[in-house]
Amino acid sequence: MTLDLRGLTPAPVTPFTPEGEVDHASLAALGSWLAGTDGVRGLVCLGHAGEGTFLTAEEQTAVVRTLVEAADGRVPIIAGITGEGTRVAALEARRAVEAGAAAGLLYPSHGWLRFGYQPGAPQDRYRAVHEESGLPLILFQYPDATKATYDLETQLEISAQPGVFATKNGVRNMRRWDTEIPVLRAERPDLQILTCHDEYLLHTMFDVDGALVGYGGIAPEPLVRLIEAGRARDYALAREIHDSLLPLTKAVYHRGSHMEGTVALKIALELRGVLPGAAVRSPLLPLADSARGEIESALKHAGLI
Ligand SMILES: N[C@@H](CC=O)C(=O)O
Repeated sequence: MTLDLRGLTPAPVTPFTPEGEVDHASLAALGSWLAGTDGVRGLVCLGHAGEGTFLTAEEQTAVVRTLVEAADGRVPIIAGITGEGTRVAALEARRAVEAGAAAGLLYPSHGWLRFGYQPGAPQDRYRAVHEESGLPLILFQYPDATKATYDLETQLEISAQPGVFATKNGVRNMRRWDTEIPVLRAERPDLQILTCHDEYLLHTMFDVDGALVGYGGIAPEPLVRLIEAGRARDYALAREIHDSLLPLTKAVYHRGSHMEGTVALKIALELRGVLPGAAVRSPLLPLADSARGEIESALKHAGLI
């Protein structure tokens, strides 16, 4: 299968039963719905929205298998690879390959968030994980406000390495975005550039090939249209779609932290009738009682319920 993520790649949540186990039946229903939505190019599991780091290795593998089966060849399943050490991440990638993943979204080593990294370490992490698993990889650009963000040179070097075919950019610094995206485009013309700025998608929509976002797991239909409008440089249409989604964007992503967004995604899916419940796993906590009403009226405003 050719890995072409030009369009929408949702990162679906991982549903849990009320007892806290992975709810594979609901995951399969969610995966099948998303895979069958026009314009969806792939599904990314085990990322932030998928609570991937909250799952055991066995649960992670089972999630990949369930989604591969549910997608039934319609779209590739891409696994978030989050292991802290490079060897641990490479083993995780190998397990994902065995479970049927077609690509990996390789996260920075999370210690880097606090301590930063040695020059060359990100390049080495991408090289080793690809060499040891054979998995095609997506570069994950973290926010500028973290110490795990990659400077332009590092992004250029990683994206020149074998196996790296796309970048998911969440830099959240428009000066860097406007400076670095044109250089990546010019220097790496085959690199697929995907935004992950869930909370202000419009602002990045005109420079990208697509979006790889948790948001896509609850509102794939308008997001596909928003990406198409951006690629057509139709600002008026993009603005209209953005405005219809803005209350939902606020209800899901303009909360105290991005972590609360995952809880909100599950509530939205329950309200849309896609999931039977919105259980999350610790360290996530339920949202305030008012959240459900806010999400419901935002979904109505967007015409999604
Ligand atoms: N959209 C978020 C969370 C997704 O992985 C990000 O920017 O990292």
